[in-house]
Amino acid sequence: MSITTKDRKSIVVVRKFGHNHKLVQKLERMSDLPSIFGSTVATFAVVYSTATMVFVYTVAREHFPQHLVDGVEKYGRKLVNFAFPYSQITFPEFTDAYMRRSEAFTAIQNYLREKASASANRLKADALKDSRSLVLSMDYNEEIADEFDGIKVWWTSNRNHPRSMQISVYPGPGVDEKYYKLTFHNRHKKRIIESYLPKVMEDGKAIGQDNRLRKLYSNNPSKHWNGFNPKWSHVAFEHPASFDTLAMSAKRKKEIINDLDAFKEGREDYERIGKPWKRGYLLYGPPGTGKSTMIAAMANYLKYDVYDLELTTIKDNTELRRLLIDTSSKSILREQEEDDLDPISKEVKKETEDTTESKVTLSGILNCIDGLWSSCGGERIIVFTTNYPEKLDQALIRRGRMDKDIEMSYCCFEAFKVLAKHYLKIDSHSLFEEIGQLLGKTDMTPADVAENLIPRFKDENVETRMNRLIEALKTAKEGEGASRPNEKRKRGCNTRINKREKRNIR
Ligand SMILES: Nc1ncnc2c1ncn2[C@@H]1O[C@H](COP(=O)(O)OP(=O)(O)OP(=O)(O)O)[C@@H](O)[C@H]1O
Ligand SMILES: [Mg+2]
Repeated sequence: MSITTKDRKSIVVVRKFGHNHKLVQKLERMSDLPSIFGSTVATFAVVYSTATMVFVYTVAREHFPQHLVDGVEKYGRKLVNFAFPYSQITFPEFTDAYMRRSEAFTAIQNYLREKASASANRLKADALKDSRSLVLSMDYNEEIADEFDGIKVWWTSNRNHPRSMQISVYPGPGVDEKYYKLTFHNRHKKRIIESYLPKVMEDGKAIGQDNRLRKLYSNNPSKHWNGFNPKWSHVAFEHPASFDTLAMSAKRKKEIINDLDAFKEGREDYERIGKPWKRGYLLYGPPGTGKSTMIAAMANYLKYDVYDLELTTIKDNTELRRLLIDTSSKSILREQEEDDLDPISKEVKKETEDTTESKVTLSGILNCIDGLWSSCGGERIIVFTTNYPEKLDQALIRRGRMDKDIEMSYCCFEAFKVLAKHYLKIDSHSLFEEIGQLLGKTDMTPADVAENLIPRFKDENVETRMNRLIEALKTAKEGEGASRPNEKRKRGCNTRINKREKRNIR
C-alpha cells in the first residue's frame, strides 16, 4: 500500500485487508465447507477492515486535502466490495409500527420450513395459529444454504434482542425484532432479485396455503354487520370427505378430478383468453345423494375454503355484492336453493329471520358472478346445489355461468363397492351379487345405503350389516312398486356429468 501517512499502524492494517480478501476468495471456492464458517470469517474480516477504513478516513480528513480524502473514500469502498463481494437483504417480521406482519417474512418462513427440517441442526417447534400440527422451523442464528440455477445463497434467521424490559403492543424497543437475512454473491444480484426471490415468495405462499387450517364460512344476517360483527363467521373446515371415499363410479370421479386439475392449473390460460379465473358447477339430485359431500371432497382436494351463502338473510343486491367482495380467492362458494331446505330448517329460519323479505334478485346474483366478484382475485369455484334442477332459471345456468352439471343420483353397484370398501373394509363378498341385483331395481340413495352399513353396535359383523341392507332394499323395492307401479325408472350409476351443450334441464 502506498499511502504515505504518519500513522504506520493504518498501513499495516490495510495490508491485512488484502490478505482477508484472499481468504474470502478461498472460502468461496471451498463451497463444500460449512458456509457459516466461511461467512463468519468473512464477516469478521469485513467488520475488522471496515473499522480500519473508518479510522484511516478520519485520520486522512484531518491531515490531507479534500480531493485526496475523496479518493481514499472511493478506493476504500472498492476495497470493501473486493474483499466481501456479497450482498445481503434483510426481511423484518413486521412492516410497520402497527404490528402488521410482513407477507414476505411469512412466505420466507414457509419456504425455509421444509428446507430447515432437512438441513438445519437447530430447529424451533411451534404450534402456529391456523396450522394443523406442530411446525418446525430454523432456530435463531441458524443458517440454511439454498441453491437456485447453480447459484448458492444463504439464509439466516436472526432477532434483535429487546433493548429494555418495556412492555409494548407494538414492535420496537422492548419487543423481539425477528428477521431473515439473505446473503448472495454480488454478481448474481439481478437474478436473485428478479427470479429467485419471486420464486421463494410464490413457493412460500403455496406452502402456507396448503398447511393452513381451512375455514367454512357462513354469512351473518346483514342487519348485524358493523365494525365488530363481520359479514362472514367461520369455523374450522374439517370435513373428512375425499374423492376416495365418495361413492360413485371411478370413471366419473376421474372426470371431475381432471376438470378440477385443469381449473387449478389453468391460471395462465384464463389470463391469456381474458376470462376471470372461476368455474361454475351445478350439482343436482335427490337428497342424500352426496351433493354436500362432493363439495367437501372438492374443497379438500383443492385445499380451498368454503363459503356457504345463505341468500335469505341478505336484504338486496348491494349487500350481496358487498358480501361476495369480502370472500377470498382459493375458495368454493356454495349457494343452496331455498326449496332444498328440509321443513325443520325452513321453520327455524322463519323464526330467527327478520320479517322483511330479501330483495336479492336473480340478476343481482348473476351480475355478481359475472362481474365484480369474478374479477377481485381469481381461483374461485361457485357451486349451485339443487334437488330440483327443472325449477332453476335458464339465465342462471346458461353456459359460462355454470360450466358443468353434475347429476348425483341413486346408488349403483359401483358406488356401493366404494361404500363397502370404507364401511366394511371389504372388496368382495358372496352377498355382493344379490345387493348388485337389488340396487339395479331399486332407488336407494348412497346416504341410505351407508346408514345400513354403519355398525349399530361395537363389532357388529359384516354379514349382519349387509343383510340389513338387503332387507332395506327389498322393503324399498316393495314400497316403490306399490306407490309408483307404472313409472319407468332410469337407473345408472349415481353420478352423471353433462356437458352444457347436451343437457336440457327443462
Ligand atoms: N356419494 C356419496 N358418497 C359417500 N357418502 C355419501 C354419498 N352420498 C351420501 N353420502 C352419505 O350420506 C350423507 C348425506 O349426504 P349429503 O349431505 O352429501 O347429501 P346431499 O345430496 O347434499 O343431500 P341434500 O340434498 O339433502 O343436501 C353424507 O354425510 C354421507 O355420509
Ligand atoms: Mg346437501
